[in-house]
Amino acid sequence: MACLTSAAVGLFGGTFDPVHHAHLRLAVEMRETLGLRELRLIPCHVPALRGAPGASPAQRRTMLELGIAGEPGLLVDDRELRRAGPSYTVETLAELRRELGPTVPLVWLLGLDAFAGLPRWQRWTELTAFAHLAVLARPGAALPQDAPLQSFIAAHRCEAAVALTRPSGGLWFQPASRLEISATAIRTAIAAGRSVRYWLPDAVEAFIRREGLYCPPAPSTRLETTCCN
Ligand SMILES: Nc1ncnc2c1ncn2[C@@H]1O[C@H](COP(=O)(O)OP(=O)(O)OP(=O)(O)O)[C@@H](O)[C@H]1O
Ligand SMILES: O=C(O)c1ccc[n+]([C@@H]2O[C@H](COP(=O)([O-])O)[C@@H](O)[C@H]2O)c1
Repeated sequence: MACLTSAAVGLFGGTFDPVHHAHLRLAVEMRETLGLRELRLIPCHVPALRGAPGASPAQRRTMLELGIAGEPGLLVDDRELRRAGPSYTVETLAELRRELGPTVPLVWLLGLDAFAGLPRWQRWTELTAFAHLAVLARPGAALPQDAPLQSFIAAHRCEAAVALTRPSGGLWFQPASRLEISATAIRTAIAAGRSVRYWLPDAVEAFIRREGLYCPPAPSTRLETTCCN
C-alpha cells in the first residue's frame, strides 16, 4: 500500500555494526512503498541501551556508505556521530523537525524488536510529536503485551498509510520482507571464522576483512589465529 507522499522523508536509525542486507532491502522497500522522497540511514554514536559497538563510528559510517553506494534516494545522515553523549532519538527528531520545517512528513522506521523496547527510550512518548513511527516485522520478534506500549498503540495506530501524509503523530505497522539476518549473527560468524557471504554487501565484507573487525584479539603474537582473514 503506497502512502503517495513524495514529500515525506524516511529515517532509519541503527547501530549498523555492521549494516546488512535486511537493513538495505527494507530501506529500498520502504522508500518505494511509502513513496519517500529520501531515506536517511542514521548511525547512532553512543547506543542508549546497549554496549559499545565493535566497529568505530567512522567505520560504521563507511560501511553504510559502501552499502548504499549507487542506490538513489538512500543517504547516510551522520548527525548523531557528531553529537556527544548517548544518541537519543527524540533529540535527533527534534533537530530534524527544526531543520526541515513543520509540514514535511517524517517517518522513523524501526524493527519490531526495537519497537518492543520503546518504553525504555528517552522521552519515548514524545517521539510522535516530531515524526510518525513505522514498524517493520522481524523474524523472531513479537509485540509485547505490556500496558504502556498497548495504550501508546491504541492512541497512535493509523488505519491506513495515507495518515502518514500528515507531518507526524502516527504509528504504522508496515508489511515488508521478513529477512532473518542480524548484525549479531554476522559478528559471531566472523569471530568463529565462518562465512558471512550474502548476509551483507561484498564491499562491506571486504572492508570488515581489511580492517580486521569483529575478530577476537589473538591470545598471543606467537599463536596465530586463522579465524578472520
Ligand atoms: N532483519 C531485520 N528485520 C527487520 N528489522 C531489522 C532487521 N535487522 C535490523 N532491523 C532493524 O534495523 C534497525 C537497526 O538495527 P541494528 O543496526 O541494531 O541491526 P541488528 O541486526 O538488529 O543488530 P544487532 O544484532 O547488533 O542487534 C532496528 O530498528 C532493527 O530493529
Ligand atoms: O532514544 C533512545 O533512548 C533510544 C534507545 C534505544 C535505541 N534507540 C535508537 O533506535 C535505533 C535502533 O537501535 P538498535 O540498538 O536496535 O541499533 C537507533 O537509531 C538507536 O539510536 C534510541
